[in-house]
Amino acid sequence: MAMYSRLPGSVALITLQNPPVNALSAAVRQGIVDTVQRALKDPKVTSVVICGQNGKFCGGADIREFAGPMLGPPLVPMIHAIEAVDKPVAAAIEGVALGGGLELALGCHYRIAHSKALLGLPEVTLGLLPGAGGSQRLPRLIGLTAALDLITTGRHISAAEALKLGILDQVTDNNVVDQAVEFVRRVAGQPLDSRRLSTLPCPCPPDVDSLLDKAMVKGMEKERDLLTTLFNSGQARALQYAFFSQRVVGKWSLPSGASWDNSAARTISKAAVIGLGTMGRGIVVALALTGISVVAVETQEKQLAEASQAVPAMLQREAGRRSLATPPGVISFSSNLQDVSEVELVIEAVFEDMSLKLQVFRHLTSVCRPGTLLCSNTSGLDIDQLAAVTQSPGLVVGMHFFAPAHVMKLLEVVYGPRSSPEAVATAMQLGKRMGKVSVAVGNCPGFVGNRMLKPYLEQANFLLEEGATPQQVDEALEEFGFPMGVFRMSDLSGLDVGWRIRKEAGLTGPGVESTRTRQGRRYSPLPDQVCEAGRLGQKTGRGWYQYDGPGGRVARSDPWVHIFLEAYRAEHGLVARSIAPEEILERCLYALINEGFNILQDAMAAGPEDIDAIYVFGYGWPRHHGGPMFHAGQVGLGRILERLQHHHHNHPDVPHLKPSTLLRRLVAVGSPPVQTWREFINKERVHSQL
Ligand SMILES: CC/C=C\C/C=C/C(=O)SCCNC(=O)CCNC(=O)[C@H](O)C(C)(C)COP(=O)(O)OP(=O)(O)OC[C@H]1O[C@@H](n2cnc3c(N)ncnc32)[C@H](O)[C@@H]1OP(=O)(O)O
Repeated sequence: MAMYSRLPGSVALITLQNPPVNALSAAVRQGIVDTVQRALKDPKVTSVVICGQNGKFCGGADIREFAGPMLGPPLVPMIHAIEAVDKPVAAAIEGVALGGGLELALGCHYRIAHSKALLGLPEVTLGLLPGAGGSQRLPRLIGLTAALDLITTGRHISAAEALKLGILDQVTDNNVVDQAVEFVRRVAGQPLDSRRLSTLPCPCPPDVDSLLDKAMVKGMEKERDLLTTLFNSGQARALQYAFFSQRVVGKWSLPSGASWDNSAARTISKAAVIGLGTMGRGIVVALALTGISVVAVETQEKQLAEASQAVPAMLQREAGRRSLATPPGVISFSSNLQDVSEVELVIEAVFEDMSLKLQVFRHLTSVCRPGTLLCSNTSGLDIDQLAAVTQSPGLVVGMHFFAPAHVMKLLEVVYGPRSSPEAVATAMQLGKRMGKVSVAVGNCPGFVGNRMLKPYLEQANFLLEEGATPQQVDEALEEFGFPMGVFRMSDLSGLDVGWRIRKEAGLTGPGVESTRTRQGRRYSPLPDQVCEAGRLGQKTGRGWYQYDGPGGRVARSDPWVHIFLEAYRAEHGLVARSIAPEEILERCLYALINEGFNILQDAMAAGPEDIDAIYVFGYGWPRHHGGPMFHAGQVGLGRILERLQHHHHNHPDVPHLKPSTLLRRLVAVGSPPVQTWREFINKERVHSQL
């Protein structure tokens, strides 16, 4: 909707009304068309101001409408009509003018913004282009180079930058509507031709050839054609899905019925972090950047001394990089666990060893004051076991950060069977304050992200046994869109991490026979043998690849690995075959996706969006593929099922390839769209089908 009002004197005010961001829905577009007509017809009106309700000008086209047929007046002629009005029209920009919102403002003759407003053309992040004239008007206003930067990055810019670039006519700290009204009164009667951006020539740098000039003349047509292609592309659908899944996970719910809207969170102002290794240091910085005072505890003197040098430097660097709204919290370092007695929340980040973590939790529950939230940064150990040794198991949750913790966007908030809604709500809210995408997940080995990673890594190793090289596997995955293939990623993380976990699980180590079947299923001893050779990845300068030296970053193919693989295959009587990239993708990705279905079936994630957000924000899943579960829908659930059945038939000793019951059920009911799975799963659970 859009509201029309006549201000005292001769100014018409049009207010966009579509909370929360005044997106340009069909109703809003209709409202704009009607109110602009009304202003045109009213002889007493000499000028017009367009603003948005509730401190937000406009968040752009209504993304929800992209999924269906476009109804109501189209955006492009609506903006053209505003530009053609012969009374001055000004956009009064508060909050945001993004995408179609900025394009609407560019159709106005003048643009006045509040100093805190953000502007941008983020269509590219949704797989689109500024298809409401933005690709044509912006270059004509600020030149090709600056416009291309904004259009291709989709970045949001401040009002100050927009003023400097020439997008805005005025920036104010005062009431922006009042300023705009005053502005249009002043300019009423002045010629408007030079303010109609679509009619202006494009200022091009001298090196742009005449072909481009000609192309610009046909720009609006080109924009329309390209937008139509993009609208129908899978990438645009995936990016739009990713936008919404990021928001869906904030509206968490637990199987108990507790949820974001019925559970109160505590506001934390003082926290402690136990253990100052890489993860602990990052967590301290992430908390301090949020304005929280942190007690940073490390019992090993050498590690404490190093951390007390490194952490302030990290904090300073990161604070400098971001323009912080609040000053960073104070950090105090200590070697004494007793010093956490006054904090409201503790995050344990010691070595990934259950007996050590149990010891820390026993200690914490005796020194912390009653009511303190006790969190663990474990990447997959049992939260309930930790809760069991405390006096208040309800106040124990997992807060699983990803390295580097002050940079990576993902936080898994792990609730055990006894975690209280208040504890979950507090951890989720704290994550949000730290700028994380926080996802509530159930307590199972590896939680969601690492649980799905296991079959993915397993398949990658099996592919090496069968004839692939680490490069071939990595290239297939990187071609799909991962920033790093599985072996380059493992080298970066350190191969000893998984090795230790496998030793603890009794899968390898002294006394375990070196066979290719362990605990009743196929097992590849390859990664254990690489570790036994002292190759732990980048940190030792050797792993699945070779590097310039310990800590080297550039991966090069290593003849040692190829000789090692050949010897291994010969020892086990394996005949290397040529493996196509398609098989690599199917085996690695479909095994991972299958585990995603098992996780949904076990209610360890509330919906497919939660899994997809975890993979996009924590595991480098290419955003333009939406996430593993969205991708499954795009490939076709029937196809995924058929390929899993095929691979499971060929590898019956690999349980991870056995199609999940949920996948079968979804295929049986006709492969409904991913957005409906959550409801389907809940219904199936009620009727005990899962
Ligand atoms: C035919 C013409 C075709 C092409 C030309 C035009 C294309 C476009 O305009 S595409 C859209 C471009 N705009 C954007 O990409 C902006 C997207 N929104 C945001 O970046 C942020 O929401 C915000 C900066 C505007 C506000 O952030 P914040 O205050 O943190 O709130 P939320 O992100 O949680 O959003 C609140 C609420 O609003 C929904 N929402 C936001 N923007 C849109 C939108 N453009 N269309 C529909 N809905 C939108 C968002 O999903 C949240 O909804 P829920 O509360 O239900 O989760």
